[in-house]
Amino acid sequence: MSAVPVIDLSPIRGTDAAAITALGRKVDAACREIGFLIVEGHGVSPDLIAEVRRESHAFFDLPEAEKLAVRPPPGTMLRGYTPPETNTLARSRGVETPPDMRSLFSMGRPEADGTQYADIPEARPFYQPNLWPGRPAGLRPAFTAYFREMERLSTEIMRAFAVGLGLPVGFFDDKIDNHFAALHALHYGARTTPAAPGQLRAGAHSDFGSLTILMPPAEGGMGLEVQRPDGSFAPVEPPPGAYVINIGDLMQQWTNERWVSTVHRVVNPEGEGWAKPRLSLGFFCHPNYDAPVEALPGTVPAGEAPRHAPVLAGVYMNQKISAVRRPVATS
Ligand SMILES: O=C(O)CCC(=O)C(=O)O
Ligand SMILES: [Fe+2]
Repeated sequence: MSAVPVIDLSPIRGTDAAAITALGRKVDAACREIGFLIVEGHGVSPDLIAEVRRESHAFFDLPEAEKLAVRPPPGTMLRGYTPPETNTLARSRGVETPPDMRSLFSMGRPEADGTQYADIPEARPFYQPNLWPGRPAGLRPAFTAYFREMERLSTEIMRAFAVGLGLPVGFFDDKIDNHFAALHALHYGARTTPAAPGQLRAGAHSDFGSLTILMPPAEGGMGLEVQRPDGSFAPVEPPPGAYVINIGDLMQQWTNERWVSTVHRVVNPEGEGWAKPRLSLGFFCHPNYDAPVEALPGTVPAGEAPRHAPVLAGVYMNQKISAVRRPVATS
């Protein structure tokens, strides 16, 4: 049994006002209690998901030197190849562990060409052009089509969020129309050598942005765990074909902590589980770089101060992403 509620998103694409209000209520309850939901009725084609998985595997199976050719140059973030064991998610919470046992292939908005936010130097690394390897040839079209679907789905989920928060349905639309979302194919490689003590496939962390849309590995949840309020971890076990959605820190701040950005991790397999790679697809929604994130109307009780100072979405993200990538301290 999964600790995460299952929600049918399809009403948000219809005109039944009562069904949309009911959806908003369910979303609000899930985001308050656990910050995670399992979403069905998302409308993404299973064939497209299978194609993106196939192309991702073909990329990760390339020789390392070929993958390294699309390592992002300095001044470019959230693009191309991130080699195994170079990021440490636990550090985003100030916890030092060995690096996560995964590698990434990442893309951002197809429109990004380095001209967006030209007047904000710190924003530019997030709006650089994508980096595409010479092969597999099908990677770019499959990822681009999937990215468009994720933009559609994330806009719909943000609308359900607005309804759940008692705001006008389009409240977030103009805060995400110049977003710097990243699509990451997350590859947890097969392994014959043991993990280091304390080393996980993905260390415990909360996500940083507004919302994450995760297509778990084809085999099922396989190791994704969410932290319960008592500190223990529960496995997330979505039915095949469903997305796992969770909110990130920026949404927690936007809602003045009415909603929780829950800590989660990917634990290591046992025994023969190491023989196979694990591949998940994560679409990480980051609002517009300059979207002001401050307590939303109606979230601060009368007589109380907001729990967080206002922050620009991109400034917060920049800090968190840099912490995860910080080189290991040498003494
Ligand atoms: O691969 C997964 O199942 C989850 C990974 C994750 O939580 C993350 O990359 O933020
Ligand atoms: Fe995460």
